[in-house]
Amino acid sequence: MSEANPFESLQEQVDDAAAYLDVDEDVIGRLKHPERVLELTLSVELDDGTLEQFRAFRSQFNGDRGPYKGGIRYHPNVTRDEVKALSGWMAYKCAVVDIPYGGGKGGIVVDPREYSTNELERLTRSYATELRPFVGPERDIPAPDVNTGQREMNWFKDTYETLERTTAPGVITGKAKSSGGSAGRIEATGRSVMLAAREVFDYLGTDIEGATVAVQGFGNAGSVAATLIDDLGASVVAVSDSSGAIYDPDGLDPRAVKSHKAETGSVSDYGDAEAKTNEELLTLDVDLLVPAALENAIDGDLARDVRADVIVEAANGPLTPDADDVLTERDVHVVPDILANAGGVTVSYFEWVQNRQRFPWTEARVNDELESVITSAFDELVDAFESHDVPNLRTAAYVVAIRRIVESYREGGNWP
Ligand SMILES: NC(=O)C1=CN([C@@H]2O[C@H](COP(=O)(O)OP(=O)(O)OC[C@H]3O[C@@H](n4cnc5c(N)ncnc54)[C@H](OP(=O)(O)O)[C@@H]3O)[C@@H](O)[C@H]2O)C=CC1
Ligand SMILES: O=C(O)CCC(=O)C(=O)O
Repeated sequence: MSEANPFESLQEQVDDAAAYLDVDEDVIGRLKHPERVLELTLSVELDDGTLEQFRAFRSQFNGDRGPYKGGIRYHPNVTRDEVKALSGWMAYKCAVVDIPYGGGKGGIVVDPREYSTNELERLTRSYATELRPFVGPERDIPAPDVNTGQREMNWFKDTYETLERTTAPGVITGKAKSSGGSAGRIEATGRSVMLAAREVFDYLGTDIEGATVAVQGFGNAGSVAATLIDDLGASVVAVSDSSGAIYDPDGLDPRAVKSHKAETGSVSDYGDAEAKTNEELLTLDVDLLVPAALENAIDGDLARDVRADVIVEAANGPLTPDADDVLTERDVHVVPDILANAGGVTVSYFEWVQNRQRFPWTEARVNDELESVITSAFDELVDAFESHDVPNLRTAAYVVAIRRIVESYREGGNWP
């Protein structure tokens, strides 16, 4: 795994696209830095009565198109720069799928496996309490990311509503349905990865049915993507988690692997599958590779050994800019994170709309609307790719997104 700084990677991606746009350098400069970053020290009582301090962040990158929007990550490697990068990717992601949000992201430096449920609840409530003045359904709307899910979202909402003495389900998305969550939100990120894979194979004139697939990371994004891509008739030959990878050239059953992970805690030792390292998974000779874990999974060196023809990014920032250069040169098609995994935030938007209307949608409606957002965004991406003579789909995505953000900024009268 590369040590590339994700925030510098984001800035490079913006610069790459800016070269194809007629936008002032000053304005581009504004789109390379967060508007504000809140840094917190949370003091939380542990079960043994002692107090522990946790570093936490919330970065609000850009609010030109609407409230800041983006997940909350619990991970020991969370850094200020990582959160800044993730918040920027959110701003560009919301713009590329054209939903009325800016970008934000939060994180707490914690390994949740080392804490009890009660300790994690106190930590989440402490974070929500500190963030209360800066969030809200019209201001900044958090959501799940790595190691957070419905449980943490429900705690966050409850804390906010208690302190505000109101009901405000739209303060956070990714909640359980009984707390105002949306049908289809858990599957939404993996579903958009599947849709992006289907669209890019179609664009390239290749059949996804029968294609071989490797998926790195088997959490929310990766496990759902693997299952839905398998449902298209592709063969998922390898998956992995932090314990390592498993490989079966005849194809794995993603649903059965999920049950095995739920029972044992990891994908390892599943049936007769062969054990491999994560690096070996990333260089398997497959038709489609789906990185669905963390940033910097593939750097320039590893990119030279990648044998997949197509990469669809479920994770945020899994390829370094060096990797992008190598893969572009080698004609490997990459559908970028800011489009491929945008299903999560898109269905979060649907959840927020349902919360405002106090009117829940059916799962069929959620999935239909999501499909229409992702396929339209993919078509616009291809259009930008072909008409701007840009080197790859990532740069095309930033061209579309930057154009939209700059337009809102200009229409607000902020810039001639
Ligand atoms: N959840 C969402 O709605 C969205 C998530 N994303 C992005 O998708 C990615 C994954 O998030 P999500 O699925 O939610 O997170 P989860 O916490 O549900 O899952 C993360 C997965 O990655 C695995 N993992 C961690 N480190 C490694 C590693 N070094 N090698 C291989 N696997 C590893 C974890 O393993 P283990 O199970 O062993 O811990 C786990 O299976 C992130 O980049 C996130 O930002 C993007 C859009 C929306
Ligand atoms: O659902 C959301 O609002 C954001 C999900 C997220 O954090 C992401 O897309 O990276």
